[in-house]
Amino acid sequence: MSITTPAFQVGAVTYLNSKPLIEDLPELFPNSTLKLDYPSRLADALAAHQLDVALIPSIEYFRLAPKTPCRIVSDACVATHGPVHSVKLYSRVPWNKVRTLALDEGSRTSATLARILLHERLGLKPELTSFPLGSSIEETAADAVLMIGDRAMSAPRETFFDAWDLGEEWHRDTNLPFVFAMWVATGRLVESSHIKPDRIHQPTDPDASEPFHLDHLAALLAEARDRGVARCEAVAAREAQHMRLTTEEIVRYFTENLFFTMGPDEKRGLQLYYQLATRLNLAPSGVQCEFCDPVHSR
Ligand SMILES: C=C(O[C@@H]1C=C(C(=O)O)C=C[C@H]1O)C(=O)O
Repeated sequence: MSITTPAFQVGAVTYLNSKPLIEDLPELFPNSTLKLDYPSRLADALAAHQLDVALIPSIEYFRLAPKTPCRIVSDACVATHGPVHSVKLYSRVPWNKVRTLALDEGSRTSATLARILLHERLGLKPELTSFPLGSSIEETAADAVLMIGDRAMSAPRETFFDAWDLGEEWHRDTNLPFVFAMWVATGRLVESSHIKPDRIHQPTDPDASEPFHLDHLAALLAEARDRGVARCEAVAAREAQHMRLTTEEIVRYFTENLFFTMGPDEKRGLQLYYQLATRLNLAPSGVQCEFCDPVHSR
C-alpha cells in the first residue's frame, strides 16, 4: 500500500502483547515517530496532545471522549477470549477478605476490571494503592495486587492465597471477549470529524502530498496488524531473545491467548465493560462508541 502519511506522533504499548500490532509500523508510517510506553502513560500523552494516535487502554477512550474530540481509528486491538495470561490479580487473603488493592501503575483497563469483578462478585470496594512500575510484587503490602504486561507473565516468587487471570474471569462471568487496548486518535487528526465523521481531510499538513483520511490510518493500522499476525512466529523468535520465555510460549500467547481484531463479540464485551464501569462511577456515562469499520488490507 502506498499512502503518503503526514508526520504523526504515534504511541504504542511497550509490552509483548502489542508487538504483532506494530510490526512494520515504522515502514508504513515513514514520516512518523513511534513512541513505546506503558499503557497508562500513553493514555495521558494522548490526552495531553503529545501524541496524535495511540494504542491506549480501552477504558481511557470513554474517559477522554467527553473532554476532547477523539475516535477509535482501527479495528486492530488487544483482546482475549478467555485466559489472557498477562493480566493477573493475586490475593494474599480469601477474596471476600480483600480490603486493600494495589493497582499496576501501567494499567487503566485492567485496574478498572479488577475493581468491577471484586464489586460485582463480592460487593467489595477495597482501598486503593499503587503497585509502581519499577518495584516487585513482594514490596507491596496490599491484600490483593494487580499485575499486567510482561512482568505478569512469569509467576512471582511469593506464594499467594489465590490468583485470577482477569481475561478468564471476565469470560467466565459474561461469556464475552475482553478488549484491553485499542487505537484512538485525537487532536488535529479528528478535529474536523465534527463536520464529516468518516472522511477526514488534513489540508493543513505541509508534508502530505495528498489529503490524509482517517480511512488511510485505519488501512495502515490494519496492514501493520495483518503483517504482524502473519509473521508472529518470527516476531516471537525475535522477542524470545530478550525475554524469559521460549519462542513456542510466545507463539501460544499470540495465537491462543490474544486476539487482535475487534469483531462483533469484542464490541459487545467492550460495551458491557463500559456499562459496568459507569455503574461504579469509574467512567463517565453517555459516551457513544463509534467503531471503525473493518479494513482489509489484502
Ligand atoms: C493484555 C494486556 O493488555 C494491556 C492492558 C492494559 C491495561 O490494563 O490498561 C492496556 C493495554 C494492554 O496492552 C496486558 O497488559 O497484558
